[in-house]
Amino acid sequence: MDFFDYKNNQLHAEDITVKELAAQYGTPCYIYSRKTFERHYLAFAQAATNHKNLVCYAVKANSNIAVLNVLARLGSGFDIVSKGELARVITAGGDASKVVFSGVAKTADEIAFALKLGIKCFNVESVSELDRISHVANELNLVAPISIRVNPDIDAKTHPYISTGLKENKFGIDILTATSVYQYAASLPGLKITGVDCHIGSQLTEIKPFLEALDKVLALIDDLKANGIELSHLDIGGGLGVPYNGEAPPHPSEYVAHITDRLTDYQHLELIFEPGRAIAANAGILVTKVEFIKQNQDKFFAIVDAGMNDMLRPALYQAWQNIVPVTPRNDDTPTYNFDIVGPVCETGDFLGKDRLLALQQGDLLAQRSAGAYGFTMSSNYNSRPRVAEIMVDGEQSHLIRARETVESLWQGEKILP
Ligand SMILES: Cc1ncc(COP(=O)(O)O)c(C=O)c1O
Ligand SMILES: N[C@@H](CCCC[NH3+])C(=O)O
Repeated sequence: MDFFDYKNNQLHAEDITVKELAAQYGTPCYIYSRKTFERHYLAFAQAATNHKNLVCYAVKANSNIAVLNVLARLGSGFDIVSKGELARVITAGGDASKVVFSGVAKTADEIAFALKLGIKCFNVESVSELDRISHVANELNLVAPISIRVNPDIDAKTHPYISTGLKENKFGIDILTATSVYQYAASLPGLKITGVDCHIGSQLTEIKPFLEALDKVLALIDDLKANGIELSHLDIGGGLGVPYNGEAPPHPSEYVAHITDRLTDYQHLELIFEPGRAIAANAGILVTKVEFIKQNQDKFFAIVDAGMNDMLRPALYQAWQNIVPVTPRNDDTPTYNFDIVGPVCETGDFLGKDRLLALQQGDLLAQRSAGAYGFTMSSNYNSRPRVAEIMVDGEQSHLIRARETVESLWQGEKILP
């Protein structure tokens, strides 16, 4: 069941037409479906029936407080990468004891904040970070639960900018040196070794790289055990892809089954997942209005009111996301091959290229699969206020983040005396 679908020639978000939502809230706007978030979260949470596990939703994918709250109410844990994300989780009613803290550059202030809140684990990405966490924990007279994020040097076969498990990527600690790093961690005061972590990249559409990485991590776990270091959890990261353009990634239940199948000899290890995109992407759309139609010789442009500052993925990763009319035309409007471009002064400012559509000025378009890494990567470039976010819940809609005002853009700036 898709909660963004056509009924009577109108694109719906759950039980409301997107046209009505656009009229009420204006464009551009992000529209999310609560039911879709819940269904996607449960697809992970209910998958591993025979293995103790925890789903830690990756907050970076979509960090709106209402989204985090919907997931927290279902019992979700959270994967965070900054003090800001952790503060959001707490504000949204999330449970600190189900939070794992990833990221290569945690500051002393961020570590102290997380330690005082009692998070589940720090996923440590360097030896210097171990020293820093140990130091902060000692100063606070607290014990920091840690796992080492290992870099297994596995090709995730994804866009190079979102591959994280190769030795040339900045993430994690070389798995070949991991045992000695664990031994070093065991020698430091204020640390409690609890797990191991591995996240090799995002938008993976095949199971194979996940399993190759898992095999290397399991070999490390065996080696650690032989050296007297026992772990209590295994964090396999996130990264499961979504079908943006005909890709066929495994369903979360299939993905989880492949992993748990390998863990029959490791029943004592709690399994942690950190999915972001697979939960959020198809729970959201970006709605935009055609401001102008323009033709340069044989090239057609639909200039829309959403730009790369609102949705960066096409510009940054040459990402393809489907763009559909909110109310498909059934009149005699001709169909052309349009580039759907935004208002920003950059040639890379496009939502999609070469889209066969019948369009007129004023028409509404929806970019699909926009619930992950859409609003969270938006910016104020060109002094454009960030757009509204709306959550649909059955027949009801809620403004969960108001559109920014132009005046809010220079808050904190000061003219010299
Ligand atoms: C450490 C970590 N965990 C989880 C995720 C979530 O990834 P995805 O949205 O692909 O599931 C990311 C992003 O790639 C990440 O860096
Ligand atoms: N921002 C990326 C995903 C990055 C994942 C974070 N490690 C995207 O939009 O596809």
